[in-house]
Amino acid sequence: MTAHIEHTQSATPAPGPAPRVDSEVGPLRTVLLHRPGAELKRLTPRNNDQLLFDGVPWVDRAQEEHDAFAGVLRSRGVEVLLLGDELVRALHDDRARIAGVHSAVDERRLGIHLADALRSHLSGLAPEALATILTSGMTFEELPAAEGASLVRRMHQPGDFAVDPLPNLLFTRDSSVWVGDRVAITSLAMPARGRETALTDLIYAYHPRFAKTGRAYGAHSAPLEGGDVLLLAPGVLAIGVGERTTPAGAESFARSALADGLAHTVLAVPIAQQRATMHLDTVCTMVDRDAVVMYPAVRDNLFAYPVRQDGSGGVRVSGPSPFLEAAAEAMGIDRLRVIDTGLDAVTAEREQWDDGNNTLAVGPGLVVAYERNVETNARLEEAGVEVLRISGSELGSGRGGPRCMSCPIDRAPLV
Ligand SMILES: NC(=[NH2+])NCCC[C@H](N)C(=O)O
Repeated sequence: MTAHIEHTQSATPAPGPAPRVDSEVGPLRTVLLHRPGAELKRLTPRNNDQLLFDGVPWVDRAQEEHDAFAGVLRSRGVEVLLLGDELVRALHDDRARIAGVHSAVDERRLGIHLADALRSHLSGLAPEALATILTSGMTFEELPAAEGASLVRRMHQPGDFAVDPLPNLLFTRDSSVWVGDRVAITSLAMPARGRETALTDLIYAYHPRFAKTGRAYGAHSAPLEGGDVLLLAPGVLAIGVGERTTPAGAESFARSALADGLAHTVLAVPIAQQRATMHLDTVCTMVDRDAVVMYPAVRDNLFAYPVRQDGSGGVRVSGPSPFLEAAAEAMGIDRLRVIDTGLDAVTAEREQWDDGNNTLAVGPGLVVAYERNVETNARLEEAGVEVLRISGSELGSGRGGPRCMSCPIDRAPLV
């Protein structure tokens, strides 16, 4: 588990309005994406399951698809930040380089001797070269020529990883999440993704653009992933609890968001603990102020435990109640519309698997979606939602759609 970088908030307010995210659908102004790179080239049929990909993507095509995704967002006036570039920028700070090197070198794997040699090698690298290793890892074969003999090195296969690659960095949704004007560094559940948050942590700590950004959630270690966090309305959060976010993660996040005044209600929503529904956003995303697109198979059996402050410093848990009712009540609306995809069970299951329910709202009633989910997209359009289609034949092999691949940093308020 990575220790969070201690972050001291400056008393001086940032010039201009600070970025903030209060909803899922407020007009998107700034978003963090990650253009996939050499880390995807590390995937093989032997390691793809462990690295959470369902196949071996064609990397050049994945990059083209991602460039098109970023292009669609830019064409709608969204500022796109790329994690790789922002990482390099942050690594210009010596403290960021120390934190990055510390996170990448695993003494349990390398032993003290080789770990020391690798640390001193990485510490001497320029920000660009270090960023490449932090994201795409390093094999034993690629290690610099070490002083003296290393049994560890001799006994490993040349292609074994001395530093693991992070192919799931593509899914920026999961490794940090903004609530109001604060950012929470999450705690990722799967071993293949654990180190991603060391990178988001150092970006938000040392990138000059984020020097004034406060933190939410603090140094909690209970698993919480951004794909499980939905900002249903200002002050109303839903948190999926399933394969990734645990009950402890949901409770810690709820307590800290309520105590910090970032929310008045947090809905903890149990979801099936399986790969197809690894996050709440694989079955439900918001497409308008009062509307969601939802996998029909869960529509009537999702429920929620509403968590609120009890008025004396603690929290009160109520429910369980049907999710759609609990959400509407917390949001202060009569009902939360569900775009009825009206699909037969097999088509619905296929399109859910291909992230049909995982849309990214660019504004109310305007979403980015994978083009392959023909039926779901048609139903969204029939319901009056504008759909910006992108192709995801290669991107989708990591099992994530437009919402998973984006971390909103700034959205205009809903009026
Ligand atoms: N927010 C999301 N649904 N993210 C999808 C993440 C996919 C990634 N391969 C994983 O298994 O972790």
